[in-house]
Amino acid sequence: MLLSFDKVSSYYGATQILRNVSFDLEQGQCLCVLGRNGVGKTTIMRTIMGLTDRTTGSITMGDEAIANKPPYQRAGYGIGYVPQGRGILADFTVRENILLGTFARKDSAPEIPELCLRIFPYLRENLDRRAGLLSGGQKQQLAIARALAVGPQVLLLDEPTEGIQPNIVHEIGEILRMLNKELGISLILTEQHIKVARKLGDAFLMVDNGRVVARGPIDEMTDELVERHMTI
Ligand SMILES: Nc1ncnc2c1ncn2[C@@H]1O[C@H](COP(=O)(O)OP(=O)(O)OP(=O)(O)O)[C@@H](O)[C@H]1O
Repeated sequence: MLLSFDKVSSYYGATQILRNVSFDLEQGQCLCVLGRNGVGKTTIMRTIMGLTDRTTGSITMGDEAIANKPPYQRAGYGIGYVPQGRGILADFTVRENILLGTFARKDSAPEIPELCLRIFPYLRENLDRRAGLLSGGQKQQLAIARALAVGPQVLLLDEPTEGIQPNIVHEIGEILRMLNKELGISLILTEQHIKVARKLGDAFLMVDNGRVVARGPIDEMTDELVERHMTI
């Protein structure tokens, strides 16, 4: 197993957000985390990275228990994070934003990995451009490139298609599929577009009110489940 949660609870201050969440991510798998707004999907991602105030339960990456590791060490275990809203530094160049990802590497190679530029030709051609000038879709490419610069075994992507033009949603989906199916990088994806989830996902985790309410292979995610836990 690549990444596992065993009875994980997570808190902001005294407020409990995640309640006894357990799941396993297999090597090479794409796991889609689904649910309505505010149920705790982002908190699952932030808990993996150590960005909530307190967690209980166990989180393992490979053979390592990481629940007590500080956030800055977790990327070093092979976890790349594309946060909701992307977290691009607008006043930094494309090159500088990608290089930020390399700082988390255990080998701390201060070079942009070839892969990041190969899959995003626009970034290769605009390395010295100020990141704030990029479009939404280009910023999302940059956020994915920065996460890939970590050299991850697993990529966490929080709503990667949010706020992106419909024609680019497909493009981002194709890139994620390539990273997953061709390069074997495991993915944990939160997604509002159920179509994207069905296309990319191998397995799903349905979250409601901080708990896992359904799980299974993606083809067991019925319309009835989606209706019950995702429509308002
Ligand atoms: N920093 C914080 N401090 C306190 N409460 C928070 C914090 N961040 C989120 N919450 C609360 O935690 C709950 C879960 O939020 P979370 O962002 O994980 O949900 P989500 O499923 O990702 O929703 P969305 O799709 O809207 O991002 C919400 O009730 C939210 O108000």
